[in-house]
Amino acid sequence: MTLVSDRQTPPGGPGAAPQPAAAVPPLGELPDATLTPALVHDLLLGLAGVLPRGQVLGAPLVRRARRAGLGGAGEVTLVLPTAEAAQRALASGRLVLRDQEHTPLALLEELTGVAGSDAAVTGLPRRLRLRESRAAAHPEVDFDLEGLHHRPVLVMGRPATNADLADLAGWWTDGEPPVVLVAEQSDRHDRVCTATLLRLAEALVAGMGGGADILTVPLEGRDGPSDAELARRVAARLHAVDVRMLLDDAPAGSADTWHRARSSLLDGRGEPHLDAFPADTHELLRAWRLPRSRRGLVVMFTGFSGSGKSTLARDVADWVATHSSRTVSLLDGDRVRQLLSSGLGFDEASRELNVRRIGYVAAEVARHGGIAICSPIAPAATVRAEVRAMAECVGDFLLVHVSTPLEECERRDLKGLYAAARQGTVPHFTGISAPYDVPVDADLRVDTSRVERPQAARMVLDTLIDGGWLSEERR
Ligand SMILES: Nc1ncnc2c1ncn2[C@@H]1O[C@H](COP(=O)(O)OS(=O)(=O)O)[C@@H](OP(=O)(O)O)[C@H]1O
Ligand SMILES: Nc1ncnc2c1ncn2[C@@H]1O[C@H](COP(=O)(O)OP(=O)(O)O)[C@@H](O)[C@H]1O
Repeated sequence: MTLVSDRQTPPGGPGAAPQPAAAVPPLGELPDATLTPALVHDLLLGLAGVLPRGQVLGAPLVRRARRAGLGGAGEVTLVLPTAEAAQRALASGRLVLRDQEHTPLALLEELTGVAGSDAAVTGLPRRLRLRESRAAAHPEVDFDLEGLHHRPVLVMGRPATNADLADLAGWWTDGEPPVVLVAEQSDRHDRVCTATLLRLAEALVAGMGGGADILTVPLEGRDGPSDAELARRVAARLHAVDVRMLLDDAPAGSADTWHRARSSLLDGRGEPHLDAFPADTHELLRAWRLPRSRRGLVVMFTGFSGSGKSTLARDVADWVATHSSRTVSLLDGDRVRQLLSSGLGFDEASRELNVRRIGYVAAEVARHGGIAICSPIAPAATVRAEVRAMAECVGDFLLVHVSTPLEECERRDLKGLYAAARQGTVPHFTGISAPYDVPVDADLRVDTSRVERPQAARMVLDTLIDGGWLSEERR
């Protein structure tokens, strides 16, 4: 990969003449840190001069680092996962900051440790740029405000209503063409995805006669300044001659109109309320959240070993495959453990990874409009919530708690594992020697010690039919 770099703060201070960029050492040989999407946003905004230069990435350290006078003169302070990671970085003097897809974003140089913390380092950031633009896949990597100054700016964090367009009509016509800043959306199910927002921005610009530059800005997914405040800072950085914002909460009237439309789209039953939106955007908005009958769905059965998860999952998947036109993928527990998660054990970290992997694959199925059915024990509420969030970004999620009591599961003891767990020969056994968080967010509970197998499957299918994910015709 060919890289060029530019130093953000000239050596000798902000006023000094810029020095030629030093050669970038082979990045693969340097220690690195992977930033969460929120920290990537912070870093890029900092490098673009939108956030104050002194940046402290990693919330727990912010106050202590500020008190210690860190975070000035263009430094970036970062908390690493372990003290060993910090030691490695300090020994090398450099640290590559990467996004979650491993793309190098910046190099921290002249590293020093942070007093009072054995895991934090501070250094001067040097932005790394991919020579070949990957803008389509990684718009945020190319976030750059060069050449866009002294223009009107429109910030777009939600779809424009007809009223918004009427307000913008006069504003658009004279002088320099505007810069449209599309807010890069974090993974929240009620936020329109960035790809859709970009297409909405293109439609809006085309409707106004074209000519505007469209740029994504990483506003979201961070603590601290609100979207509006960050957008104002970006606009100030651009010396914008005028700023208009279409945000989730502004202007109030149109924002309310959007909230109503969004609720109807998310609900997915009946016609969405799109009358107040330009006709040429209806299709895009409908595609953002398809009606439930065509929308992807992840059904997760959770419960103790032997509670009946796999049996129910199979029964439901068979019925859907034979009685409806929807595609269904059963992520069978044994197959998952043999293939997707082969080699993983039953300690807490392995289970988390196992359930996360299942959730990821299931969400991919849902992204493409399918129904994914999975049945891991999934003992941790936090990880189940992660899977819910992943699924709800692209479709819907239904959690079925197979709430068969532990005593009944142990009585069934299909594989002899409970007996072995009681004897201590199988460690970390859920319900015996490992925890299970009883779901408080279950969409349905089925206790198979009280409900016969056909009725148990029926309860789930009725939920799918009543919820609109399956058509009723063939009940
Ligand atoms: N220590 C321990 N605890 C719980 N379960 C154990 C353990 N060791 C092996 N098994 C067998 O593995 C099955 C559970 O795997 P999962 O992938 O569903 O578990 S988890 O979601 O990762 O917690 C589970 O199968 P099911 O009975 O189908 O649930 C068990 O048979
Ligand atoms: N109403 C019911 N629904 C599902 N399984 C039931 C029911 N009643 C008894 N069982 C039995 O309980 C066992 C559950 O096993 P399984 O589905 O593999 O559970 P899990 O996947 O939760 O470990 C099976 O032997 C199944 O026949």
